[in-house]
Amino acid sequence: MTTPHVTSEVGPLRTVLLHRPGGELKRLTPRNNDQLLFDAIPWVDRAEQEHDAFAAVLREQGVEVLLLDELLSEALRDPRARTAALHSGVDERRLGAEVADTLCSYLSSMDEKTLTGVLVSGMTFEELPAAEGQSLVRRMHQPHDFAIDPLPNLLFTRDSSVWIDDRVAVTSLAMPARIRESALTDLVYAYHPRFAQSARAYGAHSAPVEGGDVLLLAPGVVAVGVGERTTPAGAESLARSLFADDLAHTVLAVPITQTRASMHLDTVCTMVDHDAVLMYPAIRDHLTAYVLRPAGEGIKVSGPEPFLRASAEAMELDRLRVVDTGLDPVTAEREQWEDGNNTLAVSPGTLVAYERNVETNARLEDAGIEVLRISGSELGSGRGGPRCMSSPIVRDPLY
Ligand SMILES: NC(=[NH2+])NCCC[C@H](N)C(=O)O
Repeated sequence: MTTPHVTSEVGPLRTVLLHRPGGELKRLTPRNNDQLLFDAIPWVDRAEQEHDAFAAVLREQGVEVLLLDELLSEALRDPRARTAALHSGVDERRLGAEVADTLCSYLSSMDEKTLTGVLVSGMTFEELPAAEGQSLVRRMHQPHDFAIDPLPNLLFTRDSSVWIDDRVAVTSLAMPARIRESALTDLVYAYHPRFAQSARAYGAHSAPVEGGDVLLLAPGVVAVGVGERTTPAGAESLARSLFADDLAHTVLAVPITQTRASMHLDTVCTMVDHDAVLMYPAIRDHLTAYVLRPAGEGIKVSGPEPFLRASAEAMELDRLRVVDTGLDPVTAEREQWEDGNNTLAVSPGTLVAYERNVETNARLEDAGIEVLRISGSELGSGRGGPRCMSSPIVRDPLY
């Protein structure tokens, strides 16, 4: 077991956090999928198989795969974690005092594994334990309304925590459907014995920052997408805290279009080698970056400058190679939507990608990159690829 440490996007991956999807995906219906940020209703068994295959590819590469629900169950052995879990899961504003009380004592009686299942998959009103007396809340809610919301996007472990150097930042997620994911991830890092020694980055800030927007371009150089999820205030407070902890010397705040297709920076740009990115051609020449550097107690902001130039300069490279997918605009748009750009490097020049993005993968191979293909027909229905579905905990340093 190695100590958590991540200073790049591509250093040999040793330990990664995934979440094997399950019951929470079974909660998705055509009525709630938009709100729960899924574009289709996944075939759950197949999604699980696809996810197992993803984990198997990583293990074959020598990567230790940690599963969030297992860590959470183990963390819940600590009574403080249990209390915090109940606090985050039971919302008295929604349930009223009486149902909230009943639910709390019901959850308190559960073993760790069952409790984890409920925290992740949620609970409907009809699944609540029976109670004496009359409750208006129970009578007026529909049986399938959620008393505890399910967390189908927990699958995308990238977004709720980011290791930067030897510290973990538990992020502040922007969308209501995902806010509670941070609370669960926080329990793991606060109470699981494996992480007892870990220090935090970013602290208890509340301005939204999502891990899909954070790219560790090189040791000390962090790019942060600012768009639908991470806000300017989020990028600024992350930069401030990284500078204060001496975790970065440059932060690039990168404006991205506020659309579903480009919800995070990693939907349009990921690193594939220590000096190379895979980028969506439509934005390649337009992407810009504000350059943030520490200045005394404050921050100096310059730019915006072209993203590629600003990145190369901060990374001390002559230039950043771009894998030019060279696709016609329609194919590029289709493959970008299907997470063609959302690759996970397992070492410099070797990555995991969805097999369906045939053209992008072929171009990567032309550029000398090894592509380990996985199937993602069901996993992709939540709009996330291999990078979104993984949170690296240990990567070997690059140099
Ligand atoms: N890092 C990422 N690109 N994550 C993708 C998250 C997808 C998820 N359904 C959401 O909308 O939040």
